Amino acid sequence: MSTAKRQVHLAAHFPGVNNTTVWTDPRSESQVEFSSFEHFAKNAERGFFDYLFLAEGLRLREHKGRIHDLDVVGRPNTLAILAAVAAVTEHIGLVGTLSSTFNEPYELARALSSLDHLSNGRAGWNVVTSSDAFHGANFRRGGFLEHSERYTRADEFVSLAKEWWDSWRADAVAADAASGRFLSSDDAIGEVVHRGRHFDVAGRFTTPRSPQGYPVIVQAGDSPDGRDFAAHHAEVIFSLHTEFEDAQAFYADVKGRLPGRGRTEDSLKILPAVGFVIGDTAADAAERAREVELAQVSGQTAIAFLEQVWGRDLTAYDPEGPLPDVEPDIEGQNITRGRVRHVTDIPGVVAAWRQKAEAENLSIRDLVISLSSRRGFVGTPDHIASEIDRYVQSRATDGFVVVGTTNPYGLDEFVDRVVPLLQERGVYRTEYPEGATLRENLGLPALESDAEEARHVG
Ligand SMILES: Cc1cc2nc3c(=O)[nH]c(=O)nc-3n(C[C@H](O)[C@H](O)[C@H](O)COP(=O)(O)O)c2cc1C
Repeated sequence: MSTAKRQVHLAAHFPGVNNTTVWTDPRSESQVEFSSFEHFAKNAERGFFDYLFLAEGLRLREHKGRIHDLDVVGRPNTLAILAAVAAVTEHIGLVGTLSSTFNEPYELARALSSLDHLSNGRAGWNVVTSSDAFHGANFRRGGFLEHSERYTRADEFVSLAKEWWDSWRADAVAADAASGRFLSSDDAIGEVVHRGRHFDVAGRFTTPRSPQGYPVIVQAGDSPDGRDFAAHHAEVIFSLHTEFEDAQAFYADVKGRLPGRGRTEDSLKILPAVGFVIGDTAADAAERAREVELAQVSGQTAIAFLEQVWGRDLTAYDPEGPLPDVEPDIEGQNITRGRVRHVTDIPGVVAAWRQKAEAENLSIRDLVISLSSRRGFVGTPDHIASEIDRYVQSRATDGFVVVGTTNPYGLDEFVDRVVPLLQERGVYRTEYPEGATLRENLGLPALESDAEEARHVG
């Protein structure tokens, strides 16, 4: 068995969708202006990250009928941002979250292939199936797909996109002035004819084969259907499993699904989202973490959080006081729209929270902090580096999608202080391999279609 240390993979999550950004911090800047994306990407590239990651909110969140504006609201289009970032960076991968429920395969496949061209092979697609009719209404596709149907569509969507991406031979363009023929042969570009449950298309792809063949396929979804989809298509999973034993169990579950698909363990990387708070000492870090938590969870945010589960207005309650004594309104569950919450057993959850608050003597705000905090690794740079290393060596993860709390400078300190320690441990790159694609930087195997193409050409 190899004794070589497993290498850590890192991605940089631009804050602002589904995580609590401390936009009130005086160092925080715009989530819209290009300068923010540019700084964020260049810093991550300075830290040799595999990729920059953008989540996507498909509709503005609403709470009690109003736009929820206790967190940042709004962002430019994902693919436009990534294309712009491609022009000011050289090595870092560019991964966007794009829904397979509300997009169309041909357009999205073309857009992603184009990003792969413009970035010299750095594109990635986080395939999400998205949630509900509320999001769908923005696309006039309100609620037309049940959960399992969304995955059927996702599977057909990605399979079809791959057919298009593979339809151009790598040597399709000859540009032969002597013969006056632009294409190398009559069958240089295959026709795709697809009649499926969700899509019925026939035609030819208008974008030549891109440097990676197709973008790295990332997946975020946790259900058994989601995990099966990942085992079939994904090369990276963006997960939320960060507690050590839970992360190990998730890792074993998903990697265990790969042999059934004829895939090896290394063909899928698992990178959970993780926050961090760095301090000069453990006590200093704990103090800073507390400041961050209080900034992330204001009294208003804490009440809004409980209202999502209670399904009713709780503004009469003091966030610094005990949990509401009123019972939840099971019918009122649409109080928040535009955010995925996986609470099915409301009375059970409320009872558990009451018990926890009483046992630990927690106020509403403290309880919400302890439930919602994604502070992740807290400690000295050495502690954080050793924790990251431990997770990766113990097969709890292949690395992390690192989330800062402020924007766009939130990852600077991580790059300055944690990355060098990972390098010293011999578990992290000290430079990007020259001309490497995102798939190569992630240590993923080459595409089968590329291998076939090489056999064909060779
Ligand atoms: C870690 C994680 C991140 C996600 N990020 C997004 C996102 O940025 N945009 C989005 O529309 N859906 C996002 N989703 C929702 C998924 O698309 C999916 O709809 C949802 O998780 C339901 O699938 P599941 O039951 O398999 O988990 C995310 C899900 C997970 C688990």
